[in-house]
This record gives sequence, structure tokens and C-alpha cells, in this order.
Amino acid sequence: MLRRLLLRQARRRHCSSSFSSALPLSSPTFAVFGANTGVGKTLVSAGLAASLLRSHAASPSAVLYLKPLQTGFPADSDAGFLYRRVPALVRPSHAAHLVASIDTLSPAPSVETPSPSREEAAFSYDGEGKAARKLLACRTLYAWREAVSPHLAAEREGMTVEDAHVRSLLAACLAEGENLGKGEGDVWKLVETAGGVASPGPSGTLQCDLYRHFRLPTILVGDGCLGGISGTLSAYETLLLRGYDVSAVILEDCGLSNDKFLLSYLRNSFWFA
Ligand SMILES: C[C@H](N)[C@H](N)CCCCCC(=O)O
Repeated sequence: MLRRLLLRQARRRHCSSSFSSALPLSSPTFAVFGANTGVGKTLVSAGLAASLLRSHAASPSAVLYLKPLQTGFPADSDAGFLYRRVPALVRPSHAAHLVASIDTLSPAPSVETPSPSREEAAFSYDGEGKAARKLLACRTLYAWREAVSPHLAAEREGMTVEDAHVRSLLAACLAEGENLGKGEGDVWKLVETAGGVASPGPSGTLQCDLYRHFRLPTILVGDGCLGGISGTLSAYETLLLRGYDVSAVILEDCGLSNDKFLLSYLRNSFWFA
């Protein structure tokens, strides 16, 4: 259901910049933004990747997960989380052969890079019928050691990156991802941002501005905890004001029914009209 909704949104995407027009519409591509850090963007990305890869149809044949900015690395590695956890989530499903890979393109000099810098693992699942081959590629673009905001890590660790470089490396990875499926089925792509919608990137530019050029349809991971209604609405409106299409708002249930309030508020709001 969510997949169908996201697919419809991806196809409705307007092509208003050189980056977005370069992204083929056959590859549903989503930005995953959060109302704050720690709200579960990586869990949602992992769940989405697993549910796409569980499909026993040939398509989608691949999921490309990109984490453009990772701090706290390598202890914090959202790409690592998907690489380790998604194969286990695929396991109970249908016949499939999954190849998962992980790599990091540009770690700061202060980072102790895992060795080898690229890993790959293959999984075969028992099941009936013809096994569909699937790929999961998890990639971190820039990584810093300290678990702080990217602008601060960049300053402290002497690796600042200009916005144009972040964008062009991201664009190159998205374009390269086209070859993942080898034409056997759609390639879905997820771009998980760092922290909240307005958390700064390495140059200090807010990430909601940094990635605006791509015009990616967006999944907002809201906050189901106390204070999360306000945080989620602020994040949502921050995205809408910048012209993002927010395809879905997903939040953890912390027992406060934040989802019910948000749904009823948004249904009656100017934004939803
Ligand atoms: C350390 C970990 N990687 C976090 N997700 C980074 C979050 C940065 C948030 C910056 C901020 O908005 O104050």
C-alpha cells in the first residue's frame, strides 16, 4: 500500500532543476527526512528497503540506500544498519537471492575506516518457485568521526565540503545506481538525510535547502514522543515551504497517539486542501 502510494508520488514529481531532470522517472527515488535526530529515519528506511526486496516479482530488482552525511562514524553507520539488518528482514519471505554491499566514499582523515572499505555478502533464501535476484547497495558519501552536527564535525575534523560537492557526488551516485538492476527491474533509491530537516550540512546550509535542488519526493519521519506533535508539524511545514512533495509522514507510536492528532489537524489544514 505504502509502496503504491510512494510510486504514484514519484511519478508525479516535477522536473524543475538540472538535478531532478537528470533522475529517471523509472527509478522511484525518495528523500527521507526526520522531524529530529533519533526519530527512526534509519528504521523506516530499513523497513522500506526490506519490504521492496521481499517482493518475489523480478521488480524492484534493487534498492540503493544513500547516506550523504554521516557523523559519529563508524560507530554510527546508518548504511551499516541497513546492510546488517535488511537481509534478516527479507529472510522469512519468498524465494530470493540477495546480494548486499556497503561502502564509504569520502571519510574524514580523522575517521578510522573499516577495513576493507567495501564489503559484500550474498544470501539465499529457501522458498518455492524461481528465485528472484535482488540487490541492496548501501553507501555513505561523507563521514566524520564525532557524533555531532555535520557542520561542527566538518570544522573540528578539518574536512569541510562545499554544497556543490555534496550535490554533485549525490547526483553521480543516483545516476550510477541506474545500473544496479541490470535492466531486470526497477531500482528504488532512498536518500537518508542527517538529523532533522533543518540540521546543517557541512557548510552550514540547512539540509532542507541543500537537497532542495533535487526536488525529491519526501518521506517525513515524524516524532511520536512528547513534543513530537510540534516538531513534526514544524518539520512538515519547513519542507512544504521549500516546495517539497511530502509523500508520507511516518512515526513511531510512543503511546501518545501523536499520529491521530496530526492526521486530524492536517486533514483540516490549509496545506492539505
Ligand atoms: C550523531 C548522529 N549521526 C546524528 N544523527 C547527527 C544529528 C545532527 C543534528 C544536528 C542538529 O540539528 O542540531
